[in-house]
Amino acid sequence: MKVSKFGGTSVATGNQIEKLTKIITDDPARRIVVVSAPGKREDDDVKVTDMLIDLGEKCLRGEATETAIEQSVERYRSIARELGIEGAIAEEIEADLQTRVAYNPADEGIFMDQIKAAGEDNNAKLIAAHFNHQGINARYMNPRDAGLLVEGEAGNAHVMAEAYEELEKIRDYDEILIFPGFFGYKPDGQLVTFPRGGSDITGAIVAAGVNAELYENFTDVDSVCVANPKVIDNPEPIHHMTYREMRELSYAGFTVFHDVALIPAFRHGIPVSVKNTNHPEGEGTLITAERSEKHRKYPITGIAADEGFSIIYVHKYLMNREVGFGRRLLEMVEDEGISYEHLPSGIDDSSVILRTAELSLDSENHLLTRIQTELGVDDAYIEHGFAMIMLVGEWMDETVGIAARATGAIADAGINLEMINQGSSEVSLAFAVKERNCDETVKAIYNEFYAKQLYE
Ligand SMILES: Nc1ncnc2c1ncn2[C@@H]1O[C@H](COP(=O)(O)OP(=O)(O)O)[C@@H](O)[C@H]1O
Ligand SMILES: N[C@@H](CC(=O)OP(=O)(O)O)C(=O)O
Repeated sequence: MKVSKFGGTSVATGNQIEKLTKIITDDPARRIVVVSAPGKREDDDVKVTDMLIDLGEKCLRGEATETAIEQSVERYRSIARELGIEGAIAEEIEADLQTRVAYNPADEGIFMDQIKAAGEDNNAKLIAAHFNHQGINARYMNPRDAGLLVEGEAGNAHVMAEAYEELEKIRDYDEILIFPGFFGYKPDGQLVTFPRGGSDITGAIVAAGVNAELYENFTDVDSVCVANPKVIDNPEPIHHMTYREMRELSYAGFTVFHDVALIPAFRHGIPVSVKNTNHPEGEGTLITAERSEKHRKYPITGIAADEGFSIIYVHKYLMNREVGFGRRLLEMVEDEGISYEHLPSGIDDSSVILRTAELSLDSENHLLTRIQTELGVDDAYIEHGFAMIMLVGEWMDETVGIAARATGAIADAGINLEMINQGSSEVSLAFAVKERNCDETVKAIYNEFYAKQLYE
């Protein structure tokens, strides 16, 4: 049995859903289809999830919602029209949105999750209706009925261990199941969504629960590439990689697959395949636990980049001799409810690298004041506007000179390096540069390792 997840671009139009239908019916092992909400049809289009967030925010501000509801319903109506199933489906979706808008929980996050989940939920119903219209034995599967149990706060659901046992039962359906991605239910029946991009997570959880032979992730690129195709023209494809490589790369900026989605796949040993809905016969990318000698061509597997980082610089003479300094510094970061990304340090200096979105003006001021007064430092300040570039590869630790080649390439491009951090696992090497230099740094490193010279 295979679980096949289709991302937003793969379900954005009737034409895309017809491609999905053919992919599913071409292989009888494809029994469970996890779907996202309709995504972008072209670059400047708006995803249904973003329309729904706008709708939810309007409700919370007490503004009129008719236009926003109609805008979302119209997206589904045009898809249904293309599929020749216009009938009642648009009215049902409109009624569903009206019910969600009228929901009035005490918590705004819970309200927003109800609204956001409508994107995937209604799309799954629409696609199930299309399958039935085509004479395919299929049904919509509600995550509550399937037992997709989660915990955690609004917008940040975590799967519960019990969910896997519950989900095993959905193996037994005769019909192909159309399962909405992006949300689950707490044991008390409360709906909670995963973080943005979380339909990948649903797919991986369902694949693990039913012990699928393969979790297929259909998207709009032929494979995961060495670097973001929006930055590098025609980057090399990666045909095979390990869970560890993919997790590091997706966490560091490869948006093609959600980093959290790797965890259920890895723990349950489910191979993951990334494929293109528009070109399903292509080789794609296979992700498994073992590194593959056959695919060993370059010393690094991928180069990811992400913007939006801040650095807290702390300087104190004889810091290295002060027992507990690092712990106390990190405790202050923890007290603000912030998780940090990197912690490079020298004898008299420490830097804490974190995502700027984790900071508020208040927490930033509070943190700096505490560092200055309670740690008695000589200097402490925060700078914003950094990008992190991450080189990842299982073979890196066996290859001499990776850091030297990468820093050389960055220097030759005239880019100032703000920080280097060799991951303790030795499968990753991180660099911080100013955001304005992000793309140029990726290009310089890509050219050094991919355009210039093969590994062997
Ligand atoms: N290294 C990479 N390889 C392939 N695609 C990447 C990479 N980094 C970023 N992307 C982007 O990820 C996009 C696919 O992810 P996403 O938009 O979340 O798809 P979906 O809507 O199918 O879930 C691609 O269109 C591409 O722009
Ligand atoms: N629709 C949700 C969840 C998701 O995974 O979407 P996509 O498959 O389009 O990345 C979002 O936009 O966040």
